[in-house]
Amino acid sequence: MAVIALITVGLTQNQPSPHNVKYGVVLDAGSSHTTVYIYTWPAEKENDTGVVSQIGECMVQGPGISKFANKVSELSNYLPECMQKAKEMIPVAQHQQTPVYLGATAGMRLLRLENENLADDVLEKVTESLRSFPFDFQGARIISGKEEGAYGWITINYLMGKFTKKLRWLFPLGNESNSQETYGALDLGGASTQITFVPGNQTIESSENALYFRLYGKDYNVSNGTIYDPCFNLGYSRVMNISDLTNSPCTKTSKTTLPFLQLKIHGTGNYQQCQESVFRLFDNSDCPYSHCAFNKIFLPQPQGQFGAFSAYYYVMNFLNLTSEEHLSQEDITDRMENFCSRPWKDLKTQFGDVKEKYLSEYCFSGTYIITLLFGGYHFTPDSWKDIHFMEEIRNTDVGWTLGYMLNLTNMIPAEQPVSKPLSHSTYVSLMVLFSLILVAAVFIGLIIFHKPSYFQKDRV
Ligand SMILES: O=c1[nH]cnc2c1ncn2[C@@H]1O[C@H](COP(=O)(O)OP(=O)(O)O)[C@@H](O)[C@H]1O
Ligand SMILES: [Ca+2]
Repeated sequence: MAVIALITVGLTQNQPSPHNVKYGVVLDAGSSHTTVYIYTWPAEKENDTGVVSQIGECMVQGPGISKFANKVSELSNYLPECMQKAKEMIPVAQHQQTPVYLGATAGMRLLRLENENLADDVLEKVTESLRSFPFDFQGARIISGKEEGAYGWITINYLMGKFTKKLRWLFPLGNESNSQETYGALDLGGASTQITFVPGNQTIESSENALYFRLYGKDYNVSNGTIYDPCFNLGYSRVMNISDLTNSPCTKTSKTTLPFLQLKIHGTGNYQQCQESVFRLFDNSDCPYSHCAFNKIFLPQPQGQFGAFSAYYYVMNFLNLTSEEHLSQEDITDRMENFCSRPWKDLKTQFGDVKEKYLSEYCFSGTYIITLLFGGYHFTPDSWKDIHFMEEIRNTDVGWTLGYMLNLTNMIPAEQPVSKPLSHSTYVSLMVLFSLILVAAVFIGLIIFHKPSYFQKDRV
């Protein structure tokens, strides 16, 4: 009876009650669009790692919120459709306890640089809209590039279980295995990029680690308002407003006064030339530290494994460059040369269902990513294999939003919580094993006491 009782206690202890579930909503207000993420986790296990998962995602129709700067009243119709979806996914009884956060990234950072009042108006309007839902709204703010990088890093390592403590007492001689080392995070958005990793033993020579890049080069090879661009496929052409180029704070210093308002771009589809001009965007001269990324920004030599997500994933996945098998630099160059040189007409025929804006920019975006990784962050053909392009882990999107929520809900404690040294299944197995040993011991004991002569018969 005692044995049965032991096993029953083992099996029933620690089972999360299926009803006690919490929810959280985070809105990622990016430069090109806004996405609403809905997360859930069992309340009892709040401080465990890897228990939060994504149950829903909703892409808001329309551009990023910064594009509403001059028509903020239109923002009142912007979020309701996706927030309604969140309302339907979360049980009514939980609405009031469900925190909602909105974080805006590079698009809003740029708008704030240009015009702080307009940025405030936009945030005020989305705040007003989010307050009208029955959730526990926690605020809408612009997050810094540093935070964006840090929360992406938290998300990826949380989802990969990198924060879980290994059972060291079971394997006291084993070294901290490689699998416990954290992954670096590579995020690429529409208007900013972040790289975040633990730099090993190298000293931090600069506390500044947010990275911004310029989207456009300084000088344009312009004549008669027509530009020949090697980063677009042959046969592709597009008309672009000069103001779109010069109105961004990123290009303020290079304001050129051109005698026309529009540019006509013609693709020439040449990967090598495209790569050379993109490479010129990264200033690798005069690093004041022992190692730099580009533009004199301190960056230790990348080390360890990296997860690359967001636009890194979308672009490299489209270009078939995400495979885990080792691709040599020649393979990558061959594929890019091949893709960029394909006539636009062929691409349109083959990928008719792909959004034209994305399809037309894949040659440029792929070239940009490869040049940023090799020429900007100084990955090598050898360390390329350490970059893993990923969209999601265990059905949860990789991005800064989960890390943001974990941090703001204090779900990642600063100190390692006092945790049980054994997993539930190991605990139950050991209980069963020791119970059987106990039964065997009692059984043998009984035999010895009842028939001692049996064991003594060989003695003289
Ligand atoms: O399917 C796709 N193919 C290619 N690029 C994509 C796809 N979906 C999104 N993107 C790009 O990913 C980027 C996402 O940026 P986001 O809107 O998060 O901006 P931010 O992080 O700079 O604020 C944008 O450049 C967008 O164009
Ligand atoms: Ca983003």
